[in-house]
Amino acid sequence: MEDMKETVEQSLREMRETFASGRTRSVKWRKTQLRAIIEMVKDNEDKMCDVLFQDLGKHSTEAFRDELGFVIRSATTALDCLDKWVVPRKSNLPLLFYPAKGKVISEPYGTVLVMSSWNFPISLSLDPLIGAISGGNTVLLKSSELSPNASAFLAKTIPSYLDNKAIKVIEGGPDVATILLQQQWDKIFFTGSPKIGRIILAAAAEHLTPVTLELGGKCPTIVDHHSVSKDMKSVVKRISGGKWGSCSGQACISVDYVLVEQSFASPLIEMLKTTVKSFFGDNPKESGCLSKIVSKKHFQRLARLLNDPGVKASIVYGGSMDEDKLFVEPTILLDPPLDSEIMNEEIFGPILPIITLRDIQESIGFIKSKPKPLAIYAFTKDENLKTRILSETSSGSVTFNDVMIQYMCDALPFGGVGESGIGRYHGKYSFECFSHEKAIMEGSLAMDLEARYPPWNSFKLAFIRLAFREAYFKLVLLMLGLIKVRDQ
Ligand SMILES: NC(=O)c1ccc[n+]([C@@H]2O[C@H](COP(=O)([O-])OP(=O)(O)OC[C@H]3O[C@@H](n4cnc5c(N)ncnc54)[C@H](O)[C@@H]3O)[C@@H](O)[C@H]2O)c1
Repeated sequence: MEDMKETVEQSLREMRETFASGRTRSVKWRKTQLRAIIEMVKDNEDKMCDVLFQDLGKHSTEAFRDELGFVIRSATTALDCLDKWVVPRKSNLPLLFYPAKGKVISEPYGTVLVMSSWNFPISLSLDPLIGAISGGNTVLLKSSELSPNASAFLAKTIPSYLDNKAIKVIEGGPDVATILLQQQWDKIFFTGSPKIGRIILAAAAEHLTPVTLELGGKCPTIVDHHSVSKDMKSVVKRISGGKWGSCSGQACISVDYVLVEQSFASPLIEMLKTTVKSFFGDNPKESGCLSKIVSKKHFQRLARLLNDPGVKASIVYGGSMDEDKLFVEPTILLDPPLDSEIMNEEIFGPILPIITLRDIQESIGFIKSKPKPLAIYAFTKDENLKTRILSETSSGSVTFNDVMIQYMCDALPFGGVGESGIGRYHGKYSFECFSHEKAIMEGSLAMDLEARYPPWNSFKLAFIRLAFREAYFKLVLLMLGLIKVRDQ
């Protein structure tokens, strides 16, 4: 680990020198790096799909949708919009400040640390990198130890495409992360669990480093069957896609559990079973379309959640597991105990609890009784229910009548609130995430107001009172002696 410490310190020195040289601030440099990311993904599509298959058993179509294609799109958007993003924004200052002028310029933070997660090891590494580069920063990326093939691929390939004096990759687990967190960074961007998020925040506090924490949590899905009964086939397909179609539910925005009225639970479960069969056939293990569980540790975690006697008794579909193949069958639970671990921890796997309520309006109270989720999904056409969800609950995002799609839409900010995270990124929000918005005020020496300066008197106090209210006409009258000081 002494060697690693030296490597980290040496990398940091080099990145700081590069940043100080000013090279990464130029739009030309940023664009060259963004083009290189696109080229790297396009040149290495097969290799990337291979590593994603080795680490997670991801089908190449799923890998392209969730990772490669997503990254190409994100880098292309940044490339297309960068000229617009970097333009200083003029601020219209109130007359009070005349003749000063104001603007906001986005300046890079400097040298930033990005720590990524294993479930989307390519996109969750490259997408923040795109933001950091767009902002003009130098970056050190720590990939996740739990996706070792993707991590090794990134460590080997990134230096041959990108400016390796400005962008570096370090592989490793918690011990390496600890060394990294002992250093001073200008910004830390972390994707991972709320538990480790707390460690990151505590380490960042040491140097007052700004952080973005992209965390997880339990994303509830409300099914208001009364208002969407005609579209139930699409509803069930979307829920199934959101639970089993993206890394086997090992996704921060995956459907964690469903809330539905008691009377509709059985039909919903029957439709879910049919949909699972239509997605993965009679033998999902051999379908090639379901990712595996990332590691033995995570497999055992899921096994523990499922083996709780109360939870086991609630299985209405699936439940089989194969530790050698790290396979967990798509599984549906009906009303597992609400105090069980599975209903209080992020599931992060292909298990779907269905929680029944007497009235779907109770879903609001249910969600409010839990930490703020990263996403809330609600299948409903009831405008009253929609309004209640928006105004009475808090979450990173709310998506009506769909799931997970909000992640792909880079016109919307992506991030959590409370337990599900701090900050947001994607599209222009990524540029902002990695830029400090610096306020610029261009003052003028052409005139000077004595009321700003001591010695203080009642006239100056009256002047300041009017100035705060922007009561310009009265200010003129005051200066002309046409209104009395005490009348203010
Ligand atoms: N919001 C998002 O965009 C998003 C995306 C993917 C995953 N997630 C969340 O990430 C979690 C799963 O990912 P994970 O298992 O990689 O998370 P994790 O928190 O266990 O690990 C994340 C990173 O922290 C590092 N780490 C682990 N222990 C550490 C320690 N003691 N000190 C310092 N660093 C340490 C790891 O090396 C890894 O790089 C879930 O909660 C999921 O919801 C969020």
